[in-house]
Amino acid sequence: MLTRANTHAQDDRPGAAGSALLAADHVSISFRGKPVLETVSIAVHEGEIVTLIGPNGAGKTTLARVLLGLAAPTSGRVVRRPGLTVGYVPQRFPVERIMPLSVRRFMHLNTGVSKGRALECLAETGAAALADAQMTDLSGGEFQRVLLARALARDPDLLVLDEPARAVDFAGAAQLYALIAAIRARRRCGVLLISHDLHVVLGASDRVVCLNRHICCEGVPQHVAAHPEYMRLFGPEAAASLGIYGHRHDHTHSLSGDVCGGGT
Ligand SMILES: Nc1ncnc2c1ncn2[C@@H]1O[C@H](COP(=O)(O)OP(=O)(O)OP(=O)(O)O)[C@@H](O)[C@H]1O
Repeated sequence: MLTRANTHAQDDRPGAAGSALLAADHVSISFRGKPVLETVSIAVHEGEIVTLIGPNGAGKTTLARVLLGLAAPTSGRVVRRPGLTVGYVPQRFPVERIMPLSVRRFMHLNTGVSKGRALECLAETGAAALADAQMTDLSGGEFQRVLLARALARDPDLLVLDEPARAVDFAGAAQLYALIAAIRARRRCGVLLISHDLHVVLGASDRVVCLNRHICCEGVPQHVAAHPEYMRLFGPEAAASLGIYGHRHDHTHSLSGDVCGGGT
């Protein structure tokens, strides 16, 4: 059954904030008076891949930044497990084009990671052969694998990956998500993914949260893919490759996220 995520803080099921690595509890944030997130609750647990989807400007990156403590919510709170180590790969990672910077050096830059550990993590993401390449020469997919290796070098309990398959073709995206799933299986870390690659990513996720300023729907991928709000946001073809699941929802809203009436 689909649930509204803002019931999480009160319930005691596995999705609840209490047992989470990291959780937002009724978080809202506005920028210059414009609401970007409204009473959003979300939790990520050990060993699960949670994927955040939603249209451009829905507040996905903002939610990740609030969860990571990089932006302060206007109201609500963020709860993190004590001692939690997070590996974060932001959506944009500018590399200075003028200064030469090898992958090997990039792995050590501000991380304190040993040479051996850096190479191990590059090997884990299939990027060992790139150690001596220049960062500016990498393809989109290679760049993402190096960023992932750098995040893994912290030995994180939780990976937060903001559009890791950006600038990667369809086959490359599928490989990247398979790699993320393999890393999760091996390390048992939690993963919070932000993605627009609906077809590929839904299949690779344990739980999908559809955000459009507030949480529209969430659940296992097949449930979300058949949700009226999901179809409204992404079109029925986005759900076509996944199982169809019928249920009712308590409201509808415009593409800007405003609640505008009774549900289906
Ligand atoms: N620091 C900020 N100051 C002002 N507005 C901001 C700030 N950060 C984000 N916003 C605004 O908040 C809204 C949500 O942005 P956000 O980047 O979280 O969306 P998103 O869902 O990640 O979008 P996309 O899919 O395009 O990456 C946007 O309208 C954006 O302009």
